[in-house]
Amino acid sequence: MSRTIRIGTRGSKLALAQTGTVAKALEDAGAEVELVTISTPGDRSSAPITEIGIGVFTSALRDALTAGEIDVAVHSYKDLPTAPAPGLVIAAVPPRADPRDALIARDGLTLGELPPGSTVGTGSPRRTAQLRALGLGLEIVPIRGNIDTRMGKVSGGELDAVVLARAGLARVGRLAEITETLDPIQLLPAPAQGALAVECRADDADVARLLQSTLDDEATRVAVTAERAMLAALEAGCSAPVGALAEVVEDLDENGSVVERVSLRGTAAVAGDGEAVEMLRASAVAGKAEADKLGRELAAELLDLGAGALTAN
Ligand SMILES: NCc1[nH]cc(CCC(=O)O)c1CC(=O)O
Repeated sequence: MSRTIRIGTRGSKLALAQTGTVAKALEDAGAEVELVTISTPGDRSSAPITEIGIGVFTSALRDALTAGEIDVAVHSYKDLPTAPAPGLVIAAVPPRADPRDALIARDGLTLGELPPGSTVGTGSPRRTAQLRALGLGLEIVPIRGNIDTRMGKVSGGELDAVVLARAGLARVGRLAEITETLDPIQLLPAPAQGALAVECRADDADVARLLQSTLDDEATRVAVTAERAMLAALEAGCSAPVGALAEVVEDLDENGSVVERVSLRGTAAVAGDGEAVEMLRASAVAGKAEADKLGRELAAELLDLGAGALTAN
């Protein structure tokens, strides 16, 4: 392709790292690329994400894409609203980073070693609900800010620990400070956590083809499809207390041949007695081509269990 591809990115260290990997892959494929930094209301406001509304980090990039100011937008997939954006397509879903959450605690402590009453910072209703449901007596403190700001609350002695996505820490080179990678049984990640969505205009066939052939990973796309179908069917957004994790697994069919299937676990928080939080859980497996249906069916199961009344924190 002879034109220069303009890739839009937010200005945070995390966003620049994410966009950098996409730019590099396109350059390695022989494309000429240019980075365009776009500031979003999510970057400018310090209010809790749950108050600013959905799509705070992604809609400014989408607007620039629709307006033709950029040709490609790179999003953290978990921050994208589930509603489709008219005129835009997610042309590639690159291989996923580790989707798990991680604990960064003082003195190298793990979750189980934090004494009751310890302060754990997170701005995520999903992490808050699951941490409370563990019944460890932790005090959850709402925080916001970029990765460096959040990590600084532990190194500065303001909090005993924070919980962040392992993928984000990997991208900004701070994996060494993790004191425990949390098992999805304790803390199920957000739908699409660790994955990127690489978006372009639906009528830009050249760029769509280039993105798809250079960056797309089928197993990640299948997993994310199942997770986000579940989220959408719960009518919940990226700040809902909902976790989902899918994996493509090898299985044997009735003739003993190896087939790839998709396995999905989901959880949703509902209010329990008094202050308590209860996590509803469900899991199921289906053929890879049924990822979307699997997500919707798991959501229906969670709704049957009572997930209609999702609690905010
Ligand atoms: N909502 C913030 C956000 N969006 C994407 C990531 C990084 C992880 C990812 O790419 O999924 C983070 C930080 C975090 O949750 O710790």
